[in-house]
Amino acid sequence: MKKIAILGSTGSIGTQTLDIVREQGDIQVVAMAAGSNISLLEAQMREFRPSLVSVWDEKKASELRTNTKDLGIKIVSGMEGLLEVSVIPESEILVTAIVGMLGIRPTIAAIKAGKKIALANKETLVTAGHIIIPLAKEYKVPILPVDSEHSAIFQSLQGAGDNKISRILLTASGGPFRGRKADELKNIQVEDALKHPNWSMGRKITIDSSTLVNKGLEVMEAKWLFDVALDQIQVVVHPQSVIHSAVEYQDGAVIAQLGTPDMRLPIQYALYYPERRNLSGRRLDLFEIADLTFEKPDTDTFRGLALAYQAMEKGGNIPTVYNAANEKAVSLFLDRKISYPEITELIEACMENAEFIDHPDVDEILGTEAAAYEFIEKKMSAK
Ligand SMILES: NC(=O)C1=CN([C@@H]2O[C@H](COP(=O)(O)OP(=O)(O)OC[C@H]3O[C@@H](n4cnc5c(N)ncnc54)[C@H](OP(=O)(O)O)[C@@H]3O)[C@@H](O)[C@H]2O)C=CC1
Ligand SMILES: CC(=O)[C@@H](O)[C@H](O)COP(=O)(O)O
Ligand SMILES: [Mn+2]
Repeated sequence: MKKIAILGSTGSIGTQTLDIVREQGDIQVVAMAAGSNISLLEAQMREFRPSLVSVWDEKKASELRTNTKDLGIKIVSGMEGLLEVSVIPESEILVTAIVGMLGIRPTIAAIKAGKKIALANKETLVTAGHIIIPLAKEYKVPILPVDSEHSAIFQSLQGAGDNKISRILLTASGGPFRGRKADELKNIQVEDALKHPNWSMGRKITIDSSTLVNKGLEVMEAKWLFDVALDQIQVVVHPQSVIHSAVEYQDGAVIAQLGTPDMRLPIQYALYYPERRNLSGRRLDLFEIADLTFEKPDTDTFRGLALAYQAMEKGGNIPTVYNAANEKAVSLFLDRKISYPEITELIEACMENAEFIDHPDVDEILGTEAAAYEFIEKKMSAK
């Protein structure tokens, strides 16, 4: 029996991880953590019987304790709860499927406790890659990518031996507004931006895909995971999302991974790596797809990607500023407090106003996040 813990069990990646657990039948979920959806969490507890559960808010945790008294499962809360789930001695793998920089401390704790990391939570690598990657090497802990593009790259690297990567071809759907110009983005509503052309995902990442911030985050994630320079990563807009990404080797060979838009495959690959297992579901039908097309990203319109490159070039804590500003701005947009173009405007303003810190430690990363939030809040109250 493989034993895993899941951060974010009630979300898109979390529930699909549990689909794999159901389908394969030889994984035991020993711990799970969620934010506030205690009714789904209770159903998951009854089905999977973990020994430890964490809920962010203590009031909700207390309600869940009352509702699940009959199960005798330990329920904890807050950051301490997330950390306890991350290092639970029984687990071998931690699936990081929570959203945002909140994942930094639990991921670090899990690495120090020797857990393999099945990493969906890209914001952690974007902001703390310079801490996480060396730490994982020090503790000899693999970071197994779950993000579809990075899983595709990882799969395309298998068996490559000493062949060096020449380039990574990182595919992007282009989002629901591909082909539009800036003046056509002014009146975008939340519902419009939540309609991803190919993937069904959580709300935050769906908005990120629409602004191309997701691709910016993924370029940074690829840089950390595969130890390549920025100019070795080419973003290729591929609206069909069939080629999940590719690696070009020094001899010019391009190896790619293709498939239907189904996150269960990269999740399963991370959980069982290097083994490949059967997986139910629709298979790729190339005759049905017929056309695979490719375009350059429009970074003049979708400033989210251009700003990501600026953040990476500046380095230090600026990728954290980029990410934190985006997290805050997306949440304001989802709450209908700012317009769609203001998401990237706020990211840019935060980057221009940030105090630069080279090699930030965890406290400085979290301090940078707090400063970006404060800057945006001030801007909002001056509106
Ligand atoms: N969805 C996808 O297909 C993909 C996602 N990713 C990445 O994976 C991560 C998860 O995305 P996704 O599954 O879409 O997101 P969702 O919004 O669907 O799920 C987020 C999960 O995190 C939990 N959560 C939120 N806040 C807290 C908190 N304070 N403490 C503990 N748990 C919390 C939520 O709990 P609750 O619902 O109970 O509040 C939920 O279980 C993101 O980093 C995303 O970028 C990467 C590639 C693809
Ligand atoms: C499924 C997945 O990995 C998402 O990150 C997806 O890639 C979003 O698609 P785009 O950002 O390319 O629109
Ligand atoms: Mn992705």
